[in-house]
Amino acid sequence: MFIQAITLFPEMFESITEYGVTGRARKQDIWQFAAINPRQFADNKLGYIDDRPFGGGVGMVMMAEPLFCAIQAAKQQFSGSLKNSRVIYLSPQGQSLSHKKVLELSQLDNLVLLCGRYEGVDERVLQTAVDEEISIGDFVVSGGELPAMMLMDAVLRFVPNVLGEIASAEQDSFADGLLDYPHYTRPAEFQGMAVPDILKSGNHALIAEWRLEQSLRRTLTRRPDLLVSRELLPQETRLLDKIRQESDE
Ligand SMILES: Nc1nonc1C(=O)NC1CCNCC1
Repeated sequence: MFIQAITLFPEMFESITEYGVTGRARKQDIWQFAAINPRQFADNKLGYIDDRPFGGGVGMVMMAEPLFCAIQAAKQQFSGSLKNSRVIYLSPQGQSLSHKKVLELSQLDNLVLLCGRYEGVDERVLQTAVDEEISIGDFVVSGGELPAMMLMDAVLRFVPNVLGEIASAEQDSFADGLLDYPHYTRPAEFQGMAVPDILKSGNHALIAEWRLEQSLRRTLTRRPDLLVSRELLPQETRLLDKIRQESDE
């Protein structure tokens, strides 16, 4: 997968291109990255890429031309199938990023991430050069770079060989529509708190059932909305009934 970020701050992306599992996978050429700074396409000597908003109001707006040229430049770098590509603008006005969308994006050959700053970007860029807008949450941050990196990290976990053992991505919470179960490691006792005995039993079937029950319990308690549209397996229905009976007692 070839990911390109259109950003005024290319260096920010070193946190995902140079470190952790994503950095290692990039260095192994399992995925590729390039940053394009729209300032290089500014048509003025001072490199202005923002201007005051028509209609007045606070702040500045990123101008259409430099961003449009940067997106065109990114498209000229595409590898693989041009059809299997997407230009995404990170913004609170976008569709909320979900596990389903992450899986969809992980199948692409080319991904261009437009990172806005200031109050936003000229709407005509979105109308002519952006395929979709995606939000990482109902809040506002200073720039689109951190949202872009969150999207990249989530997507790259499902690109083959990035994690080294794709199974851990498929076992992530949300991969099966439930919140994650509790995790423990050594020591067996910490500040008087012991690790649940079942996890030391070596009985993998019972451990799997305990973990599923914990995931269901956490999901029911913290995010019951996730259970509304989720098809339940017979074992999950049985465990949920058990959990609900316990809370009714
Ligand atoms: N939430 C968000 N999900 O994606 N991007 C988000 C965001 O807050 N972007 C900022 C909006 C104001 N201008 C600077 C960028």
